[in-house]
Amino acid sequence: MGSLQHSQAIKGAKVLMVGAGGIGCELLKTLALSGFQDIHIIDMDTIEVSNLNRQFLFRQSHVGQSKAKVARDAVLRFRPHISITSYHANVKDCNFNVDFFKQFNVVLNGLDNLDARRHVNRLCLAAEVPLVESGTTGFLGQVTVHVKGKTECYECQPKPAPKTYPVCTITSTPSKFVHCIVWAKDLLFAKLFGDRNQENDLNVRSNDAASSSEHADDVFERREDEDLEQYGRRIYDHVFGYNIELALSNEETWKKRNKPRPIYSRVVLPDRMTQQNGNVDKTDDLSSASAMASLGLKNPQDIWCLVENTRVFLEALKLFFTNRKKEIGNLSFDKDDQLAVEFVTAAANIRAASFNIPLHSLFEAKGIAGNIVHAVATTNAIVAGLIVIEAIKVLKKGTDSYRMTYCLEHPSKKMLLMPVEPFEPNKSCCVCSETPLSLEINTHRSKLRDFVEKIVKAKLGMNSPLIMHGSALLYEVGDDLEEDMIANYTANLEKVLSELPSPVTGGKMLIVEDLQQEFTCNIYIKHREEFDEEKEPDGMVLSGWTQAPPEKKDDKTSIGNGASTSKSMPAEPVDAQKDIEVKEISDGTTSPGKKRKLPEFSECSTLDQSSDADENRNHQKIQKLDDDDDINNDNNDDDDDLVMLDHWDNDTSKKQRLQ
Ligand SMILES: Nc1ncnc2c1ncn2[C@@H]1O[C@H](COP(=O)(O)OP(=O)(O)OP(=O)(O)O)[C@@H](O)[C@H]1O
Ligand SMILES: [Zn+2]
Repeated sequence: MGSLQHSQAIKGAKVLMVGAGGIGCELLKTLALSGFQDIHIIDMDTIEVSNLNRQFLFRQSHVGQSKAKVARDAVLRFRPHISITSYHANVKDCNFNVDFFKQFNVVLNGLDNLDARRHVNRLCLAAEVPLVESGTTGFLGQVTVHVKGKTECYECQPKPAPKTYPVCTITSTPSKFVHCIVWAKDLLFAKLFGDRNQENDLNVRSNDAASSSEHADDVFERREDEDLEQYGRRIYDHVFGYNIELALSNEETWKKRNKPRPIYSRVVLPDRMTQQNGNVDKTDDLSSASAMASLGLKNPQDIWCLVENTRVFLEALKLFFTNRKKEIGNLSFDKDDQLAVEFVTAAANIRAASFNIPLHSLFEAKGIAGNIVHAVATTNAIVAGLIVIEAIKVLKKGTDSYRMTYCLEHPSKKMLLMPVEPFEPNKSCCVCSETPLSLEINTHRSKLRDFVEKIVKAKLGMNSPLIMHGSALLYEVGDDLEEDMIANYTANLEKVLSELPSPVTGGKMLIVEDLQQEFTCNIYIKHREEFDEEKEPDGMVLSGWTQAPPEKKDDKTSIGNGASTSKSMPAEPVDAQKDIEVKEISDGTTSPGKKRKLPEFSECSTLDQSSDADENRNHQKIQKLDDDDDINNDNNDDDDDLVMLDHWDNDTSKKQRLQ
């Protein structure tokens, strides 16, 4: 990197970094030490205690401050003469428009969610600024380069669907602890503390529809003046006792499975013991925020017995209602919310006990519920270094030397870092080419609102959409809209497509546009009468859109990642392994035509897609496509080689063994 050309490219460059987390902090330091002099960083977050042991630039005293600013200040201490501009903001804010992006020579992503990644991808395409994208999860990582017209864009390849579980497994027949976690987090927690209007399968217990109680939902409402202890016990008995009894009555289900046992609170925790359960001292900060603290349970790595789980369950519920009443109705599970994690751990454990599944500690449960794969600082550092290498190549316009690089957990063909030539843009990508999409939809039944939520926002990732039919504007979002327009659009949202002021029926074309992203899609409408409720739960099917097909299982519920900002299209699909074909590179020679499959980790920064983190820890394997795919094996010893991605001026990558 010492050449004059390098240093000129670096010195003259204006660089935008998005994300100042695990990768971002490393990246900022590496950029500064590599000679970059004009760096801008956007991060929307403030520093939390949980960031401290993962991000080396952050200290206890920084808690609550902007990540971008603290990272900037830390680096300026050892590179005081360079310019670092920090923005404590969401990259999706309208200030960060195409003009803003145009001022940069290259954009470097250190993000952790699909939503933001897609957004940055579109702005980079619109502004014609190269993007270097990255992600890590544990020992795995990847760095990819996206240059408009030259390489594929971030969205050219389908993204893997999130890990999902059949609804009936979650609601009726769990067999793994992760099923209990999904139930506790996405169903019970959501039902008690989240938006009551959201559909929730909590009371789907068995196929025996006749047995479900008509007023099942009322059970979850706290009755007027109901004592919190009594309310907690009523919920407990309903979900762990009564519901299990109902499920048991469906004998067919249990012919080939172990039967669960109903659990009632008074059996586990008799009344006389209740008094020992949680004397909430509201003057004590810790015990009002944590059921564990309130109950004197100290070690998060301990596995609580059924009695302790019952106490935590009742205590956490009480604490939500006493101390966080205002949030009830709006809460969604957050892995950094201690009380939420305690409640979910206890509920999952009680359900696990009922189904004879081994119980887990809070620490383990948190990892599973938050899809946490613990970050490996070295991987972040390697990835940050690779980002800088690619950024320099981009600045030098060395198109032929661009590489997508994968960090692997286990050496494959002696390589821990696997460089791969980038693909050309995918001609059928609706983001970087103008390929129209087609949508099968029942135009007489589906409302414009369904189309906006399920397709435009969730699938196409638009933030500020505008929808046109011919010259008629059907919907738009914006701060400067007049009241009558807003009223019009709101009314349109509630109309079915065929009854809109400009009726949308089969054979028509809709134009959907996001002005901020400068992204336009033409969607050809095909009317279809019926949809399979289980296989096509959206009641509409978009095709030509690059998302990997979902797993071929029936009705499912997904385990979402806390970091995801898109509910219907979780950013962090579980098991982020997408097999892609890559040309194999070995010992500096590209072997055309020799293909293998590589896992892709492009979804995550903490690419922590393995929801059942305890059961499924990233066993990505390279898988050969061709049996006779015999690469240049001139290096046959068994030691693991560390691959140095060096000599990027060549149009091949070179591997150099470290002693
Ligand atoms: N839309 C966005 N705009 C700006 N910054 C974002 C956006 N989405 C994510 N980020 C930032 O990207 C960074 C990702 O870093 P990382 O994956 O290390 O997450 P983290 O929050 O530092 O760690 P963890 O999620 O494991 O607690 C975070 O600092 C996050 O605030
Ligand atoms: Zn594309």
